[in-house]
Amino acid sequence: MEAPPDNDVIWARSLHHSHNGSPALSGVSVGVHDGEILAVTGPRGSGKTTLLHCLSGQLVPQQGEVWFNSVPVHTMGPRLRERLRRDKFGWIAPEPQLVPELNAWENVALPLLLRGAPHREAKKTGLEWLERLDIGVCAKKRPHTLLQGQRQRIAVARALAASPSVIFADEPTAALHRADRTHVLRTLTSAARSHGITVVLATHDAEVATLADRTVPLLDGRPVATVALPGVSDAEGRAACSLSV
Ligand SMILES: Nc1ncnc2c1ncn2[C@@H]1O[C@H](COP(=O)(O)OP(=O)(O)OP(=O)(O)O)[C@@H](O)[C@H]1O
Repeated sequence: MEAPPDNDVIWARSLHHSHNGSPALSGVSVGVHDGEILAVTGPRGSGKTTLLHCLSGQLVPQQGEVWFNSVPVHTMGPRLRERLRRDKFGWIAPEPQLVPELNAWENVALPLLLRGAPHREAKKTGLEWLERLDIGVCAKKRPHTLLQGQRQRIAVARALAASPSVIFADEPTAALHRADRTHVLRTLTSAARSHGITVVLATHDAEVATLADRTVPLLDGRPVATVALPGVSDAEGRAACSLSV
């Protein structure tokens, strides 16, 4: 087995996966550097979600390798992968997946509580992140009383609050209005940068991908090419997203 490069927090080699015989990934290799924001782009059905599921250990690829910080994920059993996801990864889905019985701060604090953080500390962190995402006033409200944009901000706050190594965001703003979309994305990327969190962001929206450091375009489950952002230096890209979160 070839060892992954030291500076890649996530490294995957030659991933192949089919859903019920229909190929979704056909030989995708990708490395994600520590602290990087990587956009996985492509039209609907190009394999973005399947790739994120494989990289985050939700799905074991039928062929190929996935490594996290030089530890093989593809050979882990379900329990170890579940623990890895709980302790090291955050996940933001296209639709906010919140616990309906819990209020906003409880939803945000949930990953911390599951890791055994003291209740008081988890609540403080949850409330702080809701404030940063401009939804502090919603802290005690249940998800069904909130707007879609507010619910998605809670999902973003939940992913960030746990200080994961990597956040996987699958079309995180697909269900939002334009104004909400920009705010949520800029908050996610700037908070990730300032907290050193690596982000793997799946999107079919070229505008969303401009917030990333690098893009991996997929087409029919295959990588097309890897490109750096044209004309935007690393410093400029980071400065463009510098919100105080
Ligand atoms: N659970 C599943 N069962 C059967 N086929 C699936 C399943 N999930 C994905 N596929 C198929 O695998 C291919 C890749 O899908 P995937 O969702 O990974 O792509 P995507 O780029 O994320 O698309 P989208 O933007 O529509 O979510 C598509 O042809 C899709 O129809």
